[in-house]
Amino acid sequence: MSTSAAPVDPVEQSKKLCAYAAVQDNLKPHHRIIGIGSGSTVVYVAECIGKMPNKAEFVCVPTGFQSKQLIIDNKIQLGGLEENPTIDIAFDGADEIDSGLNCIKGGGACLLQEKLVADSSENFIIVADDRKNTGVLGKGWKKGIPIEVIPNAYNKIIKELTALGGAPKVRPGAPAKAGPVITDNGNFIIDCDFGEIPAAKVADLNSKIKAMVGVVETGLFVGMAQKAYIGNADGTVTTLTV
Ligand SMILES: O=C[C@H](O)[C@H](O)[C@H](O)COP(=O)(O)O
Repeated sequence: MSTSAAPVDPVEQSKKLCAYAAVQDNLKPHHRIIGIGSGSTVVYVAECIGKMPNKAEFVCVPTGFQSKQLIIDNKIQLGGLEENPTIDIAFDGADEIDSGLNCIKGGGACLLQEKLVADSSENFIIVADDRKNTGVLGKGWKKGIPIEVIPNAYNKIIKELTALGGAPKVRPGAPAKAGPVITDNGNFIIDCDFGEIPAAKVADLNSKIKAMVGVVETGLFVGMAQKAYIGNADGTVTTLTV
């Protein structure tokens, strides 16, 4: 029988390292209500909290279906935003992070609930592997800014995004579904490429997209994160603050 361990994927390892470091450095004894984001990095946030001897003291608020399952699987108490409108601290992943800790989020179509939880949190901490830390939004993430829209408004919003200089596309559900992706909130996602967005212009672009009637939320998280924990390929973790 072979006793050799399975090889460790360095990206997976860096996700785990940054997630554990973020929880261990930032979860304080007085924190009770925790927001749990979505994606593949936050899996390790839930795992870390799930291993804590005092985990019964926490209530975790999810940001979507996957996030809810993570909380259940790690046997942590689940709570809703309705009963917990003030969250002590939230941890979430990101698709890209700039030098001002603005983020693109929504690669997994969870941006609306993620932004609700982030906005309700006194501390919002990003966890990501170093591929996401490019310094400029749109530099590494080429799929465009995810934008959640009311379904029958999609063509109207495509016209408006194009007039704003973007290259919008409705996110397809294929091959798993014919037709578009439907979010946890029953809406469509438009991914709109605006090229590289300088940090000084992110807030203005976000405001212009948000002002379009039929847009529910954008995947631009402007000035929301206080810290980002970046897992590097060499096994170290870099902490970025604003
Ligand atoms: O909608 C999905 C979320 O915004 C995720 O937090 C984001 O896509 C990052 O996910 P991952 O940790 O898998 O890169």
